[in-house]
Amino acid sequence: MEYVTAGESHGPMLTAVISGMPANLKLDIDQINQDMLRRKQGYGRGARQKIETDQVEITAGVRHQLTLGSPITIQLPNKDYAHWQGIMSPTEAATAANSVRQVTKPRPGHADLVGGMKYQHQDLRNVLERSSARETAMRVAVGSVAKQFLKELGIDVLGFVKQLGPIAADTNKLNDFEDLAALRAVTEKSEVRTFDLAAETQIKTAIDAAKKAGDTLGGIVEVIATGLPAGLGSYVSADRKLDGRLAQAIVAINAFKGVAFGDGFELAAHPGSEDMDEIFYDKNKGFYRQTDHLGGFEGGMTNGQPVVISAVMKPIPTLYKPLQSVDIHSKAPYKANVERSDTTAVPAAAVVAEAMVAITLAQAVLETFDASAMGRLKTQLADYRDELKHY
Ligand SMILES: Cc1cc2nc3c(=O)[nH]c(=O)nc-3n(C[C@H](O)[C@H](O)[C@H](O)COP(=O)(O)O)c2cc1C
Ligand SMILES: C=C(O[C@@H]1CC(C(=O)O)=C[C@@H](OP(=O)(O)O)[C@H]1O)C(=O)O
Repeated sequence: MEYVTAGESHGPMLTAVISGMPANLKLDIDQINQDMLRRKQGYGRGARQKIETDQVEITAGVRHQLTLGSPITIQLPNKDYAHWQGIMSPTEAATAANSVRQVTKPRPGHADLVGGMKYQHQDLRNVLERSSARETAMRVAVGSVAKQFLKELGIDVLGFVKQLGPIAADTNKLNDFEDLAALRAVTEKSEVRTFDLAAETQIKTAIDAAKKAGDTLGGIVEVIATGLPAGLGSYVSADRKLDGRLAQAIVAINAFKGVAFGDGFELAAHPGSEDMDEIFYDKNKGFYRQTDHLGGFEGGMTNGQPVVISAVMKPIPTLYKPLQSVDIHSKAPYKANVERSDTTAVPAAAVVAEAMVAITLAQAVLETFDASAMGRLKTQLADYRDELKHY
């Protein structure tokens, strides 16, 4: 399965094209729109989210709620385009007023300066419109399709917030949840998408303080995937290592700077005797582990344990107390342009990370089994699971 997205943040619409989804997958558009809403929400988001409704339309590849096996297109109109038509029209010629409104003061932490240099743009709006995280809306739509596919195969994926700014949730509380459904029931109710309700109150206070100071916050998200068979991905070639591909998918989210599996950077401090997941065998369930320090991966392959990924998002780079920059035309020092902005988007980013994990896992499943039709794929996967049990 492959996908491509197109669209500028304030252009007419965003589009995604997905190819390689099997035929006869039931696609629920309400479910996609529910995920779109989840990404839109979160304490600390800016005014843009009040303008957008983020309801998608499916325009190809699906008939009577079932995929056809042909490319699927998903479209999302930007409601804000109505206010930006003069500046962003794909067809009307630029006017004198447009040149007055050019963006010439690159914002540190954004693609503005390097993107202008690389693509020879003199108006940095030509960079920021596409480098904006508005594009992640389409990745969530594609991820929602991937999640519906995975769900039919008994694979569940959930993203949530582990830390926001200086406030870390108590990860011991994660042990209180029996499964992802129980965890989801709590994180979905949280305005900052966390499982620790005591931390939620402190996080909201920290966001309020950052906003008041004209500052921004980053954080750490976690994504867990359960129900995966052992053996997705491969150790035989670097590009087939699924943990490597997941790391790429996560760090490709705007503002993500690091990724870790299982106990992650904590692994460094422990001796090997504490970090490996020892192997046990039971006649009924086959080989199994009692721990998941390695986050579900050995040799670039899923090992049957839950996949556990945490990732760090830097603070939002646009500050209401703007940072030092230089005008690209006059070369004079200036304060960077202030674009309307979020104070934090970590809760939204947890939904984007969930989508990226779902897309990458769906791709791995579709590369492993016959991807033409859901019926055959399900049979093959059931046979494979059975074979593993009797290995
Ligand atoms: C969901 C989401 C929302 C974001 N919202 C903003 C925002 O409102 N303002 C901003 O300056 N950056 C925002 N960002 C981050 C920028 O898009 C990102 O830092 C920038 O494009 C540069 O890319 P890089 O940080 O990956 O190097 C957001 C990121 C995500 C994932
Ligand atoms: C539009 C979205 O996020 C945007 C991401 C973003 C950025 O620089 O990444 C900057 C802001 O853009 P705007 O000036 O249009 O408000 C955010 O609102 C969205 O998530 O839907």
